[in-house]
Amino acid sequence: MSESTIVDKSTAGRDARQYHIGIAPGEVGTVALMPGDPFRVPFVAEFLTEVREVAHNREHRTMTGMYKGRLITATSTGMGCPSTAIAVEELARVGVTSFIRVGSSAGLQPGVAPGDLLVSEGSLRNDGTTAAYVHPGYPAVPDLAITSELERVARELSEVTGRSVHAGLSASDDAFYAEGPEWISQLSEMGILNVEMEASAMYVVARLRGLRAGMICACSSNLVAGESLYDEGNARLKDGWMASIEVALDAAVNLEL
Ligand SMILES: O=P(O)(O)O[C@H]1O[C@H](CO)[C@@H](O)[C@H]1O
Ligand SMILES: O=c1cc[nH]c(=O)[nH]1
Repeated sequence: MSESTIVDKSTAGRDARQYHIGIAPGEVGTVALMPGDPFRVPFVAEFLTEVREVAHNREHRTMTGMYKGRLITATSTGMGCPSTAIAVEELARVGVTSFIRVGSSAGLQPGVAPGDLLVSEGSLRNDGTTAAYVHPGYPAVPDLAITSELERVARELSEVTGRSVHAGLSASDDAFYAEGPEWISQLSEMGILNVEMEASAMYVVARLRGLRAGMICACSSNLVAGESLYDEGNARLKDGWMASIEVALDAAVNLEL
């Protein structure tokens, strides 16, 4: 095989409509809010004006609209690091430079209650995707300015709403149903605040590509206290998601992302 026939994915298709997210350069803004679930992209749109659905291919649904004078994009990552890395790589190729994950995540410390807001200051890389990108010791850290602003805005809002806010380290797992009691208690003993499945890929890919990322989640359950909102349907969780989206939007506008 001649070397010249081997595709270089780092450059191939860079300026075209992107294969997975279905977006072409110029169709989105510079900041993307990223829920996991495509059905939560319209929750972001509830805060926006001039809403447009740009694309919906596989798990990646994208809408744009205006918030306080700024063009905002919302794209779903799907579940897990593989599809998150793809979404970040492809959104970067069409012009996005900042990414804020607005997801749900399980609490791992006492006193973290379902519905609380969780701001991530870094994530433990228990995933296979980032291992394919970079040395295992490379840290998965969000952009510090985005992180501080998410926490500041969340705490400001909590003075009005009473919703509790926690900031700390998160963990990103690959396998939801392999999160056994032993692993959960190990994470908790390490002082990890919460666990989810996408942040490590978002942070690592963003750092490697010179982009910025952050995460604010709504707590969906507490795995050490045995509390969960899963059985109650999505009503109370939706309140938390909406609060996290509002914080992310204001942080994006304040930082002019
Ligand atoms: O609610 P989202 O943002 O999808 O996040 C969490 O929910 C899914 C697991 O139920 C994983 O994607 C996890 O990270
Ligand atoms: O990884 C995750 C994310 C949310 N909830 C869990 O129990 N685990």
